[in-house]
Amino acid sequence: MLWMTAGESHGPALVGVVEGLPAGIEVQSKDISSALARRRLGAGRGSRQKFEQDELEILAGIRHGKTMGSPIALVIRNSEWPKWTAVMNPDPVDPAELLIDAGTGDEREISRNKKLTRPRPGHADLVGMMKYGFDEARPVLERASARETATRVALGEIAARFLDQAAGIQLVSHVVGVGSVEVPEDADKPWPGDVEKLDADPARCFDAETSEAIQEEIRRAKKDGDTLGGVVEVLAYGMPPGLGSYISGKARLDSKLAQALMGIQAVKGVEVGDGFTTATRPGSEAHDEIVVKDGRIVRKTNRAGGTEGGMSNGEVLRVRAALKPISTVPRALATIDTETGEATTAIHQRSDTSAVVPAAVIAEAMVALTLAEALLDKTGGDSVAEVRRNLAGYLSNRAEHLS
Ligand SMILES: Cc1cc2nc3c(=O)[nH]c(=O)nc-3n(C[C@H](O)[C@H](O)[C@H](O)COP(=O)(O)O)c2cc1C
Ligand SMILES: C=C(O[C@@H]1CC(C(=O)O)=C[C@@H](OP(=O)(O)O)[C@H]1O)C(=O)O
Repeated sequence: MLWMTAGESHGPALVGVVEGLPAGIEVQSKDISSALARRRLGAGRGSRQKFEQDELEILAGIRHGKTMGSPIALVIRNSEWPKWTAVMNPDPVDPAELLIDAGTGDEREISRNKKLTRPRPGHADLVGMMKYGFDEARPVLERASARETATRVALGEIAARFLDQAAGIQLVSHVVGVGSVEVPEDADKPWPGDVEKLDADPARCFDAETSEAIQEEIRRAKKDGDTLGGVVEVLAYGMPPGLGSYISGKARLDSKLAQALMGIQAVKGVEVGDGFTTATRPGSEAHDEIVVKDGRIVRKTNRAGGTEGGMSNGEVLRVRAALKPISTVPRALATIDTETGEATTAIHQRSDTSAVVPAAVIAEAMVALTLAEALLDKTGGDSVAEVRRNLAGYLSNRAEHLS
């Protein structure tokens, strides 16, 4: 399976292509649009989300609500585009056009067209300028922006439907911490049946008290001209054992998940199962003992988070991603003007206060894409029915004492 995105934050559109998903996945435009809507939700989002729409069009690979096995292509048009036609025009524009002040008095309107020579700390701006030889940050930030994650969520929704329809794997994403507020360690974990409740919660948090505290923490940060990071968790229920492999570092399911999650803008840490806490425990309290219960092999605990030896072990998969706080801090951070070399402060126009809530949905999409690929690596199959048959064949052919 191969997938790819293209598109700039303020360009005409984002584009996504995925090749290698089987025929027969039931998915419609409205399903992908609601996944996109979930990514826009949440406490901490800035003004852009209020007026921008994700305008989806499926261009290839799906017919009458079912995938055809051919590459799937989709486009998400940026409804902001009309304001950016000069700045982001693929063809050369008259420099005078870029300096037009429409007379609105709107700071953003005026500076949108100016060269961005005050790179923002924590963003790709400065190093991107050095690396690609640009004299301003615009061509860097346009692609470094997390606007691109809309496409990943769109492709991830198709992958998630495939996992459910072919293997009964269901994903849940939620927020477990923002800033200094954390969900208590012994709090209940959400199940697939709880997704509607999570979607309705502004903090995407399953613990009502923590949700309130998170929303308050975000309100306070916004008032203080500050920004916040946090931690999201993705759970996958219904995992078959044996996705991924111990045969090489690259083949390991946990390494693929780590790359997928770390590839989300602003993610600075990934944890599988109890991860860093496991490192502090003695071995006698770190692993998951194997027992037979009601004729089935199960674990007494799930500290490993559903993987052993780089393979899914049939328990619930549990991974976390930690995000740094939003880099465009309203209380402007120190930087230099790359045109003059003089000290100044970083540009700030509008920004999210925290991206943790949408990041949960994005992390879910990345896990979906990773698991879809791992499932197909295990089963092969050109149609959902064939994947289902192959999976059932693998599961039923295990020696009796191993099922
Ligand atoms: C959903 C989402 C929304 C984001 N929104 C903003 C934003 O409004 N302002 C900002 O400065 N950074 C935002 N970020 C973070 C930047 O994209 C990120 O800090 C930047 O690309 C550099 O991150 P890196 O060092 O991890 O590559 C957002 C990230 C995500 C995942
Ligand atoms: C547009 C989205 O997120 C954007 C991600 C982002 C960044 O720097 O990552 C910066 C902001 O955009 P702008 O600089 O235009 O205000 C966010 O709004 C989105 O998620 O759809």
